[in-house]
Amino acid sequence: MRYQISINKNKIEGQIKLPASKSISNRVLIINALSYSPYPVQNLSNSDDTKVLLEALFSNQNKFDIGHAGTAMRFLTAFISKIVGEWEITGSERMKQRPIKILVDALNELGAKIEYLEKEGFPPLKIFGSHLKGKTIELDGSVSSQYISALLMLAPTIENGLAINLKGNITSRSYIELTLKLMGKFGVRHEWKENTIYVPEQKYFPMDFTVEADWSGASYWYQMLALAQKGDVFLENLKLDSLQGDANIATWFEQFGVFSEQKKEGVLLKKMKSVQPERLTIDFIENPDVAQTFACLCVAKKVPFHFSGLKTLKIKETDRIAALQNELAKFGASLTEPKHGELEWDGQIDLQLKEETPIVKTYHDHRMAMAFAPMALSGLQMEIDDPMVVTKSYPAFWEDLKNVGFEVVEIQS
Ligand SMILES: O=C(O)C1=C[C@@H](OP(=O)(O)O)[C@@H](O)[C@H](O)C1
Ligand SMILES: C=C(OP(=O)(O)O)C(=O)O
Repeated sequence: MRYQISINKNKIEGQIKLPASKSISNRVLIINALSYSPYPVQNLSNSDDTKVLLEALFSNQNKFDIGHAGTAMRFLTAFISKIVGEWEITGSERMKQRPIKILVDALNELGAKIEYLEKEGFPPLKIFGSHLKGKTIELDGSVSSQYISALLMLAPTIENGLAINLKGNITSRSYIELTLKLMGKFGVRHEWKENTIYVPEQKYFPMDFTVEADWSGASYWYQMLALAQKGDVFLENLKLDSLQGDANIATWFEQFGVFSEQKKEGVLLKKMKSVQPERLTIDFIENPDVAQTFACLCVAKKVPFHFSGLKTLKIKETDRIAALQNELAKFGASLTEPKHGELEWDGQIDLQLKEETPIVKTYHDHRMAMAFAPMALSGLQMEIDDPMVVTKSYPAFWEDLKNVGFEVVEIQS
């Protein structure tokens, strides 16, 4: 199935109930489980990634399939490694290609017994729940911060706590900070000195918690206003002063004339002026999930760019570097990868490459669908293949688009 996307106006207005952050939801679910909390999480995300974790935590099975959810895979592996019993965790075909060795090695060093059921270093895993004993471990911080977050959340509940000495160029640090801030809200102290994070053994204090709206999901609304000639959109429950690293984008979008104002119930985005940078240079090391948003925005606006900090994009839902190159080529843009983890575009549209109505492949990646669809505001025609991928993080995405005037027409392929 495909969706044909179009919009015949260049003003967008509306009030959007964004999904809750799946990153926060999945952390609070784990923290609640570790602290036997009696409080249900308020405004929990309704994304697939949160649903699979919730189901696993409340299931009476010992085998879990967490689908495409990276956080669920990594957080659950750490969580159940110290719960007595025999467990199996698997995921989608893509999940079986997403590395987990760094986390498994670290847990095994602490006393866990985790084995690979298929390929060494990758899910599915067999886990024999064991008593874990803390010490100082060394961990490569350049592959995925999710391994570090998974260990940190477990750390206060391990005998002697845990010290993680991070090696390499730390990626997605903002997500490590998110984990530590949330742990702090539940009463857990830590020390982060140079490259070592130390969490002593201590108790979480259960409490009532409400999840904020998702900033990565908000990025598509910023993108839409950047592409529209005028308009304003109110994003409910969003906070400029947020726990999430992606809140950075509020400032980045000012170069595209989109300004943000904190109101009591959310953030009001306004297209204030028709401006755009001559060339855009961004390092996405802290914000990997919004790289696709900016790549599509720049191509639609014909803004040349140089993006760095993208190394980890190759091991996400799909190889996002290759996916962007393949699909943006259909709009006439040839993106190059000057160095590992970089993307560059000279701002030229090659009419030989450009297709009349490109069919955008989504490669099981929600962000491919959500980053490309707003390009319709620049008058670009397209069809989005397998559009329901959006349920990974933002189930109501298409409904929300229709509510601000997009035409979303189903086509059977
Ligand atoms: O901890 C988290 O909630 C996340 C961390 C990031 O992953 P990496 O640390 O693998 O870059 C991010 O891309 C992902 O969507 C969510
Ligand atoms: C990379 C993502 O998710 P995860 O790694 O948790 O599957 C994402 O949502 O963009």
